[in-house]
Amino acid sequence: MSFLEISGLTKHYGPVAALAGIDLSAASGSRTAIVGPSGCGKTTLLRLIAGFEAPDQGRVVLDGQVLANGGHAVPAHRRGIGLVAQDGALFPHLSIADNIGFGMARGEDQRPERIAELAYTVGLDKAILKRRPHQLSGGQQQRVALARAMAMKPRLMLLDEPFSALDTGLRASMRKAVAELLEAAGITTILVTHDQAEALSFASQVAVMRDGKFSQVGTPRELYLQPKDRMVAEFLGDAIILPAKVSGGFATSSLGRIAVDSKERRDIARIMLRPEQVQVNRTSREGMSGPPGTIFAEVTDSEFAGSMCTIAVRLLNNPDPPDAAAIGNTPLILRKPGIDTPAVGEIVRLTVSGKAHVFA
Ligand SMILES: Nc1ncnc2c1ncn2[C@@H]1O[C@H](COP(=O)(O)OP(=O)(O)OP(=O)(O)O)[C@@H](O)[C@H]1O
Repeated sequence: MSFLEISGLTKHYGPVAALAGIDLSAASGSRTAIVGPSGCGKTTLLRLIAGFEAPDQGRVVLDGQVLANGGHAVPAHRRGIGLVAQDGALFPHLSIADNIGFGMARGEDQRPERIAELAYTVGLDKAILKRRPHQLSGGQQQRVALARAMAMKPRLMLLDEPFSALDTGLRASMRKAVAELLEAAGITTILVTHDQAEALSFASQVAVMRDGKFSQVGTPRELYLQPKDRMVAEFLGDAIILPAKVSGGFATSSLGRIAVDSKERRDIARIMLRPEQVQVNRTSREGMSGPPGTIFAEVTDSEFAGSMCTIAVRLLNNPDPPDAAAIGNTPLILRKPGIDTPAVGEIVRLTVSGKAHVFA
């Protein structure tokens, strides 16, 4: 049995099925990220694990201890679980130092030193320890909430969008620092986030949730490169999805002959590539020659966004797609380094690298 075992968890609010049968296992010390559209049940799941609400049905078992079994539940304060809520939920009447030290014993050895150390770890200046929560920015408050949860040395840490109020640079460095801190302390963690890159980089296990259920659970690479369906694929990033004729480990599609991740499949199927698998080189109408199978396209839209640009292209030579009507004139959306952004009307040569994923 894993450190955390959740099985058959359901929760209704009136007619709304917030959770419709959740199963999840997490190994001791692991990090799991839960992603999904707004309202799919992510916060409800964390609240049930934390013990703020009881499930209608299902079990939550932590380290062999049954925390919830249907309506029978261990109270939240006896679970040894830390929850960092979306809004931080700090105690407004306490100083920042006392907020961080809230769960520490009053007489705990080196209490001030530990508070200062935790504040430092989450990137907070010592000078703010005397302030009250309302004197801090939203991002600073989130970091205090994290430090407070860490101070309690929980068995399980639940993080509900803890980095959402931070700007991009700080968000990435905080994510790394918090991951390292949790790793060093060996604390099993579940992170809820809207940010796909955050989920894929923070966790060793990712669960994509929709309508109160998990659509797919797996490693970040599995979910990104071998998503179960279009919804999972598109939730974790941009995807190029094409009809193709699949046989012997290859697919014939509008992007030519591409290696696929299934040797056994032999049918008409949908294949998926990530945009970064398609290399885009600028050329000209005069330069449109190359070995058979070379794919050329015309840029129909171009958007510069700093380090990368996003372009839409219309394929100019279609090597017999099996289902041309399904492609129609839908442009492909691709990316390339922003420093080399092509203009609308330019001709580009496309080269696919790696394998395409065949959908079931
Ligand atoms: N206390 C409640 N009473 C009634 N309905 C609720 C309650 N809490 C949640 N819901 C409903 O349950 C569903 C799941 O809500 P939940 O907050 O878990 O979603 P979420 O995935 O965390 O959303 P977000 O990403 O927007 O925070 C929603 O339809 C929501 O409106």
